[in-house]
Amino acid sequence: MRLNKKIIITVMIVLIIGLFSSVAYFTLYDKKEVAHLSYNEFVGKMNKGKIKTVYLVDAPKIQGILKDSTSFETDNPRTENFKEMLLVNNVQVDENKGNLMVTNIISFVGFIIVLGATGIFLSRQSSKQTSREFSKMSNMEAIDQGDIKINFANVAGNEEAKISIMDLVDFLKNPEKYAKYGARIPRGVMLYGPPGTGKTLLAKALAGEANVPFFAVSGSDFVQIYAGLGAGRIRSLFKKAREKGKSVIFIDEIDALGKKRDGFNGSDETDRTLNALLTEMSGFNENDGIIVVAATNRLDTLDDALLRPGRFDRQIEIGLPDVNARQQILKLYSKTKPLAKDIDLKKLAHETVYFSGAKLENLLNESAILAAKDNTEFIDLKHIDKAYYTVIAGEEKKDRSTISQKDREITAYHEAGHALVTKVIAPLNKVSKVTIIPSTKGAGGFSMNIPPDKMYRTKKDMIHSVKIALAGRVAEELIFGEENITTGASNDIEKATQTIVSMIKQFGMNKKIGMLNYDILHGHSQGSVDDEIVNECRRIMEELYKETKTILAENRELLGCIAKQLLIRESLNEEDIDKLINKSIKEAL
Ligand SMILES: Nc1ncnc2c1ncn2[C@@H]1O[C@H](COP(=O)(O)OP(=O)(O)OP(=O)(O)O)[C@@H](O)[C@H]1O
Ligand SMILES: [Zn+2]
Repeated sequence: MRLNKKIIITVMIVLIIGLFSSVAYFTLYDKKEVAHLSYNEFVGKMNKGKIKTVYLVDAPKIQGILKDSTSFETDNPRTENFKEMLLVNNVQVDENKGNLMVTNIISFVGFIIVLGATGIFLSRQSSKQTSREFSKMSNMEAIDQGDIKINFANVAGNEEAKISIMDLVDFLKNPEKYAKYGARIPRGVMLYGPPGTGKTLLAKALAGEANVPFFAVSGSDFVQIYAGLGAGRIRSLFKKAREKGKSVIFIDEIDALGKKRDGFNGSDETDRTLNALLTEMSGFNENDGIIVVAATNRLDTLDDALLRPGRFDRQIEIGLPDVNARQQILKLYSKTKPLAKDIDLKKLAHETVYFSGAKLENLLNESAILAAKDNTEFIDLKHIDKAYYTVIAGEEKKDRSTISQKDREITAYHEAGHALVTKVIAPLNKVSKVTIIPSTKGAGGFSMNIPPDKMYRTKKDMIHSVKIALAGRVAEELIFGEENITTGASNDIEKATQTIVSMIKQFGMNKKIGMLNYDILHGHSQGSVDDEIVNECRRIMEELYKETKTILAENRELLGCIAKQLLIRESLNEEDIDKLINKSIKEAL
């Protein structure tokens, strides 16, 4: 289509140039000094032998040249013996020039017709192609997994995500099994995380493992689409999938379709497309075995409607790979590449902090290209070094790859602080993951801390959660000094404040303030805060901070141990942390 557009534009240009030059030609020709002679004057001059040439044409006027080289024009007598008369009077008769003009005109007109026709033909062709493209868009072909054959073996790292997706494979393989128990199969799964972390790959692997067709569209394809086409496309996509029975529908960049609606962004058209998607999703039969997988880099910008139960209610974070995962990804992609013996993938994994899977793949690919250019037998360190800079070149300075070692250390101690305090004061909480790899939420790192499921939270639980929240900052202060505490604790402080305030204002857990709900007392709208409450909050916060500090100071060595492991491995799971703690307990005995 692009090519045809080019042709059409070229044709247009040629046409316009042709038109202008012809107009110019004829105008100039006309503009030449031409004397108008009456037929009698003409005959008079002819008799005097003053006429050199006459251009004989079949037109009302004829032109010619006098012996003194001036042009003239006169009426065409159209008599049968006119030519003979001229010849008899020694006048050159030129039937070509006139014809030439006529031919010129004819051929010019012909030229235009041909060009026009070609133009119309081409544009028809291209509009045919456009409509073909449109129908292709709405008739989305299923990509046969037989050809793609991507399964979990093609995805390295991402272990947690793989486990969640494993469940879905079973849903797809045996929907009947779940139907028997009246279980509702998840319809939508939202994969979210930074670019290039393998979201598309995982969706394909889901289809590949379950051996069902895979249909893919991208939300950005729907942007600037003709009215109504987007919604139609969604409908026919689902129709196609339903015809195939079990299948996976993948919608990449769903944020392009499902941005939060705030009345400013988002056109009617994307709204219509989004609504069509939501309708289709609630429309298909519970156990049809169709799973819609969507991917986005920004979960927080999505329209809430998308995340409601029965829609994309399963959300799986696909984060940047930690050092272990990076090594696995490097291993996966170096399988087909002749790496020099001295290349240590483990070391390389350590040097590629904050690289996504796509970037790692790119790194090895660039290295391979460099080696091929060099005609060396192996891809060696020199190639990898050079490729490294190609891959990170042109990236913003604030790219995470350039996060300084100091920042990593602070993050490591901060996160280790959260994890350790959890282990010491709330051993029933599950610390499923601690990492210094930034999450999509933008924090430096994070530790996942899940309190056990309980109907109520006790006062003690709440105090513990405040201490756990404060532990990050406490660790920073303890290790790096009061001067070097960071902004990294802002979310923690928010959480701790919220908990303390609600203990006082809502739950009647403070003796001094008493069992009053202050929001009701003051009225919500004023939001006024009593000095007494502020003072009490501050006192409690300071007290809990001190207590947390004591806990970490007593376990300083262990804190260092966890932080150092974090710096080496970047993420630790509960088992790893337990091992470290047990080891240090044994050593202490
Ligand atoms: N965990 C991984 N294992 C193996 N390859 C990976 C992994 N992550 C990324 N890749 C490589 O990166 C490429 C891009 O990944 P993919 O398209 O799945 O990323 P994405 O998360 O969907 O990115 P985007 O958000 O930009 O769409 C893959 O084709 C694959 O080569
Ligand atoms: Zn924190």
